[in-house]
Amino acid sequence: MAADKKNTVFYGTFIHSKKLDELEYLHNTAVFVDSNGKILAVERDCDLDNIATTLFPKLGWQAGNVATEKIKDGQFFFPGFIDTHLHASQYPNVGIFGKSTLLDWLNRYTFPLEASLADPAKARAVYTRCIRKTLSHGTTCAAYYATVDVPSTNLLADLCAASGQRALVGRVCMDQLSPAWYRDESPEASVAATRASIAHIRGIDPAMEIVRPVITPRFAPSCSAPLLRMLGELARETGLPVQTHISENVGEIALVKELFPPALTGAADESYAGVYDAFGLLTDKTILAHAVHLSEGEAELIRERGAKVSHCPCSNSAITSGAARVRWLIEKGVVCGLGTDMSGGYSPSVLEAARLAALVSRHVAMGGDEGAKLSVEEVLYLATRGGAEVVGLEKKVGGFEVGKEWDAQLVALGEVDVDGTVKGVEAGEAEDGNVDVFGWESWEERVAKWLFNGDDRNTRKVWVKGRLVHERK
Ligand SMILES: O=c1[nH]c(=O)c2nc[nH]c2[nH]1
Ligand SMILES: [Zn+2]
Repeated sequence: MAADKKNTVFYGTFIHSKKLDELEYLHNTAVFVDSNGKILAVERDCDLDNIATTLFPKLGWQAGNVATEKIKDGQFFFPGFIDTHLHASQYPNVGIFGKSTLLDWLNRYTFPLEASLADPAKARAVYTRCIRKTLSHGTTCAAYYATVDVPSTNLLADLCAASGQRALVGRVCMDQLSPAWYRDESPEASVAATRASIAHIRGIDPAMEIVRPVITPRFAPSCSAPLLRMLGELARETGLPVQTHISENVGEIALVKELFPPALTGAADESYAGVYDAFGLLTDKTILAHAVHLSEGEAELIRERGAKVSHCPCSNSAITSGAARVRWLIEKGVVCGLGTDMSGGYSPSVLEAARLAALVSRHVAMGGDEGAKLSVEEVLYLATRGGAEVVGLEKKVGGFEVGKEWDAQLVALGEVDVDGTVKGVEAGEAEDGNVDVFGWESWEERVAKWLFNGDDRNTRKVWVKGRLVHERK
């Protein structure tokens, strides 16, 4: 097994996105990762022993201090998934949403749970479990919302750093339209609490190698105009990313129109994107979750500002928000990734988000836009390289190139034997995993079977920056 803090050679099949609609399959390939988790070399179609002999001296590696992770035929390395939008604080509520829609869901299920995490013991249990669970599904990087509470937000960042999950961690800012027991007392108090959380997160990881702060106005209706303005100024002052929700639900959009007329914002029109723009919150470091009901003009504005979209098909289906037009956004030049949006979304799995992105795109197609369908390759791009761009880490993660960091998952599918049992599983024993591969499938077909039937049982190991952060025994 690859030990931490050692140089490591990973050998076998690697699959990653070459471009939006194309996966690249690298077989008999060796990836050389140094003890800081950086990829130093990628050698294709090579023999492990020969390449080790020639490359170790060039890299200055001593054979005795190198770990080797050679995987079996049929297994493959895939880049770690990037969840561009989820609420760690809502993890206990996965699957609990009844027939609600956004605004009643917030009041009934979400605010009470989030407020209760001011209890540090409860927050620790919830956040620890959320991180473990998402890592087990191959999420190597997550853009998290915590709660309004500073100590428990800081705890989430501490736990991400300790467990090695790459994360953006945001204290939720909200000073209106929620119960008095769950909101900031004033815009000033909200910004002061946000600064305190930013200082803490910077303190634990000054170089932002694993965790970084993100400014998090919950969504426009939860924030007064002065708070939005102050958060826009904070974003400019600190250069930090911003995350928020946009245009998820028609009732929410009507509320934004009512709360933020152009006379208040100074915007040219009353669009939702225009509100964020008017307050300096629409920048190339802004992550906008949902973007279901955007107008042409809003999509244009988002592209011009370079803001990114987190597509959350599980949540948009579960709480009946709508079907986002991802193809339309991509064709407009808007960068998109995937979000589980737990617990609007019921699943912690980005693989599930990817398969639902494929299905929702088919619903958009059935609505008349035949070109809307997203392929297997496209949704896996969104889950990796697209996500990396959404969170501003495209130079570090998302694929297997020299200079990038080793954020990866080892995927194993169920290989069916001639007697109909799965290899490694004795007849009569429970089978491990949901994907059966018979041996005649092409690599493209294996990946499609993984996308549509795979789950955490197929995710055998997960690394972040070279560190083994999850192993399924
Ligand atoms: O899916 C969502 N989850 C939330 O917690 C939230 N808050 C505002 N808007 C939201 N949408
Ligand atoms: Zn959300």
